[in-house]
Amino acid sequence: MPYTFLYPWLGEGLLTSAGEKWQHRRKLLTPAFHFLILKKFFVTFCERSQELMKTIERETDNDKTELFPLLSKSTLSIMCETSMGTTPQEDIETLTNKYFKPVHTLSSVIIYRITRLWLYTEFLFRFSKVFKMQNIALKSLNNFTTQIIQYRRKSRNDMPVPVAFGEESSDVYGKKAKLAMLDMLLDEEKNGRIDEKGIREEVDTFMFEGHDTTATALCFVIMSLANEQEIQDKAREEMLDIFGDSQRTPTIEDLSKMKYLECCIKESLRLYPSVHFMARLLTEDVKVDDNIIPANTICNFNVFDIHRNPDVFPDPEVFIPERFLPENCANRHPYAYIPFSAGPRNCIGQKFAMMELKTVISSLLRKFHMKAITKPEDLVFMPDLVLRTRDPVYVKFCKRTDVN
Ligand code: HEM
Repeated sequence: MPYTFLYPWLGEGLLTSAGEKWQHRRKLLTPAFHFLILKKFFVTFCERSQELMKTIERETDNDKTELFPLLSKSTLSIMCETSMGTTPQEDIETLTNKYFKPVHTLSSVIIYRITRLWLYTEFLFRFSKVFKMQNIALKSLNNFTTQIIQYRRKSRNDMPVPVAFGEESSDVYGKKAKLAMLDMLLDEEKNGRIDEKGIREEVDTFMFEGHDTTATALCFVIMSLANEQEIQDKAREEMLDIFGDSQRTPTIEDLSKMKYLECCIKESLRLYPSVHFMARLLTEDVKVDDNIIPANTICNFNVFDIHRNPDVFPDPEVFIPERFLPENCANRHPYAYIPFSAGPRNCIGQKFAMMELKTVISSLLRKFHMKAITKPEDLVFMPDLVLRTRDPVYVKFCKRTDVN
């Protein structure tokens, strides 16, 4: 399975584990994504969004802005603050600066290995030049993870862990809801349900899965809106309906009113699924039409192509958010659109991600007009763990007051 190449980095965390181990971890971690916890995280989404808006405001003087570095910095700080409980911002800044380079190296090494059959054997891999690169990157990431965990252990000792929601929290997972996922894991360590190695696996898994996928999604939603002026105007109208010209901070209720924006995000994830391929090992024979695929076969799914099936999505290359209006997807096959996968191994963070995406994009629409620089036809996709382009993706941001 291609996932085994992730072991040196993510160990057997939620993404890479199987069987009983996966079941145990999923059960342990699911409460960390309860609505009441997400509600608490929403404050952070808003604060970090406002910070991003300030950075983008400075970008309005430039002819174009490269999206990904800006967005991934923001989504990584959101992960540190929400799931890992790291504060203040200076500490997050120091930590995150050490993260991007080794993660980039590790992703490249894994893709290099997946695409070279002779490197599938551990023996030959150990003699390859990329093995050394992998070890150097792993060492840096190990330090990063150690610091994240040590930071939280220390701050828990220095002051009691804040309880998220007072009275109402008690039914979240049978005891009081804690602020961060890492807190929950540290509590479970005391109960003997996870050890230090397990905690490290989940910190590595969530840091990676939680920031890179969301930054990629944000990047393509922004690029798509910049290229589709009428759609951008319609999404902006929706913001005016909700907020008028007030500058107030959004509420969770506001997010649930952003129906058209949700369609835009879904359509962007259709055309540009952050997780563009997945693999599954069949545990039993599977019948597809008249053919039997035997148990123990590895099946690779190309999500990018599944989402461009013209029988399901007519004019598949065209950005049409209305495809996701309830009346237009009522009869669609549940597995025809799988940006967050489906079934028991679906994305545990999908509600978290949707909230984060809506918070950031709605703030952008309220403050800025986005003009196209990179066009969909310019995109050349590269093999990587998440959807990547050969060249940077740019847009031009203009202050709303600059727009007639
Ligand atoms: C737009 C953003 C996101 C997209 C498109 C996305 C997509 C996916 C997909 C397709 C899978 C299945 C992968 C596979 O089986 O190979 C997955 C799994 C997972 N995702 Fe996400 N994800 C996103 C955001 C997040 C966030 C924000 C978090 C954490 C806060 C997260 C945590 C995870 C974890 C831990 C798994 C493994 C779940 C399991 O196997 O039980 N993801 N995600």
